[in-house]
Amino acid sequence: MLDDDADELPAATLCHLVDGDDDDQPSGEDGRPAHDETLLIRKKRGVGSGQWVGPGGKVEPGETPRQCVVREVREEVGIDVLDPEKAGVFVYRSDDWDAVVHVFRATEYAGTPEETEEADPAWFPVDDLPLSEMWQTDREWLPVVLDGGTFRGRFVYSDGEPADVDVTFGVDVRDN
Ligand SMILES: COc1nc(N)nc2c1ncn2[C@H]1C[C@H](O)[C@@H](COP(=O)(O)OP(=O)(O)OP(=O)(O)O)O1
Repeated sequence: MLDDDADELPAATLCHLVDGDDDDQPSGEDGRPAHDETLLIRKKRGVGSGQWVGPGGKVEPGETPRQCVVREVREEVGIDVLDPEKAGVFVYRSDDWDAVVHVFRATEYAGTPEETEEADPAWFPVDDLPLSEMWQTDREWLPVVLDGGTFRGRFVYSDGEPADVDVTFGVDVRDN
């Protein structure tokens, strides 16, 4: 499923945080969403800027994807993700950048998401995502990840549009 040279590609991460405190309070009154919402960012710069995406970024030398996703979420929205769990991995190929992207799901965090110079965060109901303002291929796998599933994929983009999409669900993605 992943390309033969996936291990040689630059690595990046995404975090999909799911929260819901089940106390029937409207979203925001206690600083936490009411039921099954996920944190997205309106990205201000970098790959995918202007779109709604999960927080994340490029893995730095000497860093594991899990260490990267914790650092990137802290840098982008000022919270500490406590339980990132690998939920997927995909190869992204485009006209100007190729990468292997490690996707994490998390449910525990400390702090309150805040706007930074990199990102503007907002909570969305998991069944009402802003899909028209997200990467087109997110609609293939994000609902599955938010529901606790796993996937492996290969997404080739040309001129900003998906040109070749291949996804497998229910795979073992445990590693780093
Ligand atoms: C289909 O392809 C993609 N889909 C989604 N949902 N996200 C993607 C895709 N390809 C790349 N990404 C994500 C993965 C990373 O979170 C970012 C790329 O990293 P970024 O440019 O944000 O890197 P930083 O280290 O944060 O930024 P600087 O380079 O500005 O330091 O895109």
